[in-house]
Amino acid sequence: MSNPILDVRNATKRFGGLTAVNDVSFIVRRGELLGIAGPNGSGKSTLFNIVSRIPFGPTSGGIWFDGQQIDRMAPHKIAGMGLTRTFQKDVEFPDLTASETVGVAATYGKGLPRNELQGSVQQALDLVEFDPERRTMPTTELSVYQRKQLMIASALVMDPKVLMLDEPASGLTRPEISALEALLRKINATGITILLIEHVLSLLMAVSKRLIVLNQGALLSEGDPTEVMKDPAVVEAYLGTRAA
Ligand SMILES: Nc1ncnc2c1ncn2[C@@H]1O[C@H](COP(=O)(O)OP(=O)(O)OP(=O)(O)O)[C@@H](O)[C@H]1O
Repeated sequence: MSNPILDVRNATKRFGGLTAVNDVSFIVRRGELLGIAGPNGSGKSTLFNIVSRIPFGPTSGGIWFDGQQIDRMAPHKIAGMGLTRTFQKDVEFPDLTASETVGVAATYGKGLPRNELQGSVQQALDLVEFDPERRTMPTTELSVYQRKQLMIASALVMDPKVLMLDEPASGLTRPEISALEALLRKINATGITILLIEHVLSLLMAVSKRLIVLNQGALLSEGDPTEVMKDPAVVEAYLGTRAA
């Protein structure tokens, strides 16, 4: 089997007395779609933060991406190597159009020269199936789903090997979640590895090939999604608290 694309070893992040990520180790295989679940405050976003180093790295532990140790590397270098992420809040520049928003990511994230910019931007917008007629509209006039498409396109324009998505389904309607599911499958089928944090369990279970569950900063369970969700520790810690 080839080397993992991402290898997280004993990663810990402390904020004063709070350990948000506690000695977490896992690997991500090339091309897979790994789901990440866990109750609110279990450390999922902090895990993305310390892997991308946006805005901070781990307190201790090592992280390897595509064979290189990245836990002390500058965030823009990590992104340039092909590890990109999205945030829970949509990226939105009120004065820019949809295409210009993705252009910002292409310019600053990938350092693309002007003559290559437009082609890459339109390609990323095509991949997320963004309506061509809305590409010149200001971002403020777009729907929640269209802004999510833009957020994903802004990550894709950086030509990632790994795409880390933090709760992309939040605020979406059922039909929009179905559209997002198809989009994630399509992106993954192009060979891009995806890490997906998601509270919408139906989506997470539908697309994840493997699942990890965090609880109170620690890795609670890992493996086949259906098996993991049957794990009594997961039922108690994750489903139990959500049902409460
Ligand atoms: N910058 C920070 N400073 C201090 N504490 C933080 C910081 N970021 C996160 N935390 C704390 O770390 C813990 C884990 O938070 P995190 O946002 O990673 O959880 P999460 O699993 O992503 O939650 P959610 O599902 O609600 O998004 C929480 O207790 C949170 O309050």
